[in-house]
Amino acid sequence: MPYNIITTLALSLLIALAFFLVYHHRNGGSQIRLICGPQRGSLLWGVDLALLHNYIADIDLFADWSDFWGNVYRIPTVLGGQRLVLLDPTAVSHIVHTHDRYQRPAGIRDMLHRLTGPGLLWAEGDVHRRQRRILAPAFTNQRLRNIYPVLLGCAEKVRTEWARSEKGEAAVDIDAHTWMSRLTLDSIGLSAFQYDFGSITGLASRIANAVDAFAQLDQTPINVVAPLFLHIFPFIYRVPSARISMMLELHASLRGAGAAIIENYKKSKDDPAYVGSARLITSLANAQLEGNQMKSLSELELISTINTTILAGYETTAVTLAWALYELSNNLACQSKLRAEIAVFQDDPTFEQMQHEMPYLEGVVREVVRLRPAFNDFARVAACDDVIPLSAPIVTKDGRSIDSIVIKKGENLVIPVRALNRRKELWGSDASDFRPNRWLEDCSHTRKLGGKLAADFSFSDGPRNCIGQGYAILAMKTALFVLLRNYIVAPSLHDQAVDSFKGLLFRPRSVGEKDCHLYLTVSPVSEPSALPALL
Ligand code: HEM
Repeated sequence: MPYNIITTLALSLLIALAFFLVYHHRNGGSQIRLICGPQRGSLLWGVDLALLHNYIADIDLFADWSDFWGNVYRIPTVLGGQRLVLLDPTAVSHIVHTHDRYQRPAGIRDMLHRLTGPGLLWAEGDVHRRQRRILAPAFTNQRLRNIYPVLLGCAEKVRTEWARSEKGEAAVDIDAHTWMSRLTLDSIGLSAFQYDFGSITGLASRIANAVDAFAQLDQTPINVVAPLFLHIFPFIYRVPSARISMMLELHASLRGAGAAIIENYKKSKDDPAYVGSARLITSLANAQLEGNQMKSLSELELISTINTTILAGYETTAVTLAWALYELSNNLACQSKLRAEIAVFQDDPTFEQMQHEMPYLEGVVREVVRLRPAFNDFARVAACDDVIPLSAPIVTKDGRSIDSIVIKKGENLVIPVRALNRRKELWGSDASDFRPNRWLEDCSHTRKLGGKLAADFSFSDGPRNCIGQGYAILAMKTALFVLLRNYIVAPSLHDQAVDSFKGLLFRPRSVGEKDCHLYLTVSPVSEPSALPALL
């Protein structure tokens, strides 16, 4: 018996010592521990368990905490760790513009490498700069002009399919998320790679299924809790689990698509009907043949770049478009105003008209991007010691006023994008409302406080911002133009509530459905009387 007591005591001491060492190693000498913030409820979980609910329900703890603690605060995390949360515009700008000093945490990079290979999302330093230089020409205004007819064509195909599914009914329920996913996948396939995934017309897509699987992941304790430990144990996604199987399947589906795209390119490039020269795939294939090392891509990088473009562009744009339809379905006045602007054009607008002559459409898209960012927050880890400047001084726990924060290599930071995009001091008391008109008003107040950063942070900023943002905005405007010109969108005939649900990203979901769908009702513009009384 005494033996058991001694063993138990020794084990307890060892565990306590391990906690102490981990805690000391992770926090010793750090200035972050002097920054005020919410209390550590539990040594094991910090506030991370509470943050999980942030991810499941439509609440924003980062915003609530910032109401209390201000634009800079510290949160306690799992196993005695801590993270600095930054909403201060100068600090956020410093992080994203000196991106070599602040990188994605090792666990996230490892996960990205497993999903896409050594592509742009994963790369850092010189490798990132080289890959970005090669990719950038594919996203210029001239390239967008070239691919605009492809985007129009894809949106028209969706309209045709909706018309087919009406079968004489005045109004039908559609799964808006699935349609926006199909539209986005085919648009990226055709416009970037001149490759038709055929998903609008009903071809099953392995990529779409693999992405959807994340929204159907059983919320078992291991699936829910594992991501919390990613910052400490980067290898956690290598432990066999349902989530890792999904990642492997997503990776396999991306690789399969990449191989088919390359095969298609090799087969068709000499065909006069193949206009691939204006497409991303040709720039990439040329870079692979490039003799100059600074401009060349290896074969593995070529396929990783294709994978990265699909992964980064597909679900982000599809989810944002689904949110746009959801917001418009609940805001008939906005929808009518948008339709009035669209109705000015008897024919399809030219590229210039689409880009410059529909300010309200632009406002609708920008407002959805602001209110429903595809990424709720960005995690970063300091790659070296640094000093982060602040736009306004803060008071530390020991009563000192500081206007910059000393950061040690390895310390963790988080930029809560959703909270940043909804700051009342920037956007006014209606910051959480969907109000596209704000983009047409004088923004000098917003600009003075946060500049472009505050307006567009959903795409991040600096040398690592979203390279596809011009494409994404154009694709979304084109889709909404075509669909809203022809259809009125309203809440589901079955009156289902909608919440925000985390799959790979946050999606709008009709509550009560087993899988993650967003049901909305569409009726042809000539049949408005068929809509529910609400309208
Ligand atoms: C609404 C749609 C989109 C949103 C909200 C979005 C958002 C973002 C954000 C926030 C980043 C930076 C992530 C970070 O620093 O951790 C990013 C990076 C990136 N995005 Fe997008 N994105 C969208 C659409 C697209 C599209 C359509 C493409 C391509 C066709 C694309 C390609 C990329 C790439 C390649 C990167 C990596 C850039 C780099 O690391 O240098 N994105 N995106």
